[in-house]
Amino acid sequence: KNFPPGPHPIPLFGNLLNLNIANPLKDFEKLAEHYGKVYSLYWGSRPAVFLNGFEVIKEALVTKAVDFAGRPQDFMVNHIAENKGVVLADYGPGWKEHRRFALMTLRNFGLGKQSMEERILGEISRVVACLEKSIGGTMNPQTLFHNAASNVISLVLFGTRLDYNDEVLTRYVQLFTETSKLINGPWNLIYDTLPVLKNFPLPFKKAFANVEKIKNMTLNVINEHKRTRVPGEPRDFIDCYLDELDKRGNDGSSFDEARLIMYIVDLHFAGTDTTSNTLLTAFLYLMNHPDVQERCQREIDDVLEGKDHASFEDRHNMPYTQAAIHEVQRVANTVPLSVFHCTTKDTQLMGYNIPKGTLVIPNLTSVLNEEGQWKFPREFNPDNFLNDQGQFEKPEAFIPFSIGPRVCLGEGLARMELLLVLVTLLRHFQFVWPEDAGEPDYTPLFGVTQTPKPYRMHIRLREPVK
Ligand code: HEM
Repeated sequence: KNFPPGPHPIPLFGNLLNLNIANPLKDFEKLAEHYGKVYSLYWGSRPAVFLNGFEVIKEALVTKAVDFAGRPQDFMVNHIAENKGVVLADYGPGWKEHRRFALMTLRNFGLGKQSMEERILGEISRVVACLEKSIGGTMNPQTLFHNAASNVISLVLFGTRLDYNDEVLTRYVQLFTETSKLINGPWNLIYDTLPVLKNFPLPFKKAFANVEKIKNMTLNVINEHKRTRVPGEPRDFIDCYLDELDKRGNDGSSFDEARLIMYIVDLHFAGTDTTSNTLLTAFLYLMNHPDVQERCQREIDDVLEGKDHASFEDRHNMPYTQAAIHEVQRVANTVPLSVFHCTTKDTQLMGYNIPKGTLVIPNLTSVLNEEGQWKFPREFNPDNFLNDQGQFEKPEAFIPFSIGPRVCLGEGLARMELLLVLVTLLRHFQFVWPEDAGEPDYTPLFGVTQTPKPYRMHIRLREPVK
């Protein structure tokens, strides 16, 4: 009763046949124009409530935070994650304890012997060395950015990075990319819509097999840590968790070794795919907006004059570059529908009743290009983040990491990575859209995380690395 309105579903398929499954974002926008900012849509046999626009999403995820902080539990991705990680774990003590632990440990490693910034800069120097080999030519940066992002989060989780030609790194990145495609593709929807098919040997089985492989690789690393660790002297995230297990013993908490594997897989995956796809979007836009690229480069040259490398603090003196990076994140819209939420109790939103256990989809896309929130909602323009005095200013509607208690827990790390990578690469190289590449296609490949269509970039040297 008084459930948000929406199109009429048909049995079994719900409203899925009304949508362009390859990229339903435009359909979602039209439905909001027709039914209003809170509407319902049947995702197979499940009613889902879509939240559109900043005001609605804030009301749900911030004002009524706990009511909307759950995660649905019977989708393909949940069967893969077995409720053991953190990203898809339902609201409750297990999620809370693991979220808190991850935030605290990420923060402490930022302050440890080698700071997070040093780790990221170390990785960037390898990226620079790799790009130098392509000076004068063109290259597709996809694998390089995935490798680099995987290494940054690996340094935190495992205490080590891998060479770009290392088989294990290649395997991780290949399994992540392939699994992400499977999760984003139609087989995922078929699995969720027709659960009777789940035991058939259909392509979605590959996603399960891949995650098993990633889990086994992660288990090897954990076992190696158990052999070589010195209790009380953690080298990385895994050691911190093992110390925590020693401390807690059998205290009935949610910490256990079986959970550690999926927890690490979750953080590794979440930290790799998102950051690298945002970087890919950045270069696609910067190559095709050379005025923006050059203005960033002039600012970066001024601020870094005489310095060996950039630091995260430098962002305060780089309003235009900061604005350009935020604008990249706004148009990249890397996680367009956030991660799906679920109500934890019967609740109300904008006058509608939403029962406990309802699937809730915060449409972040609807905020990142919402009329009235941005000076130029439909174009790539760093002025969206600059005030009249040319100072950097972040509108409230900038929510690519979502908001509320489930807000991305890697936001700090991601922001530091994006800034340091972009500033360093723009300082040393000029990126040019190849003459024979035709018109750029900005429409991303839709998915839980969106990625630009593959492209090549032409690289010229600006300033040799000292
Ligand atoms: C540009 C990069 C990134 C973007 C755009 C992004 C975006 C997001 C979004 C939209 C969510 C869903 C929040 C919600 O459910 O309301 C999320 C969750 C999450 N992200 Fe990120 N993320 C990025 C990078 C990272 C990194 C580097 C890590 C690694 C530590 C990470 C770890 C997580 C985790 C663990 C969650 C689940 C939080 C929870 O359920 O409590 N993310 N992220």
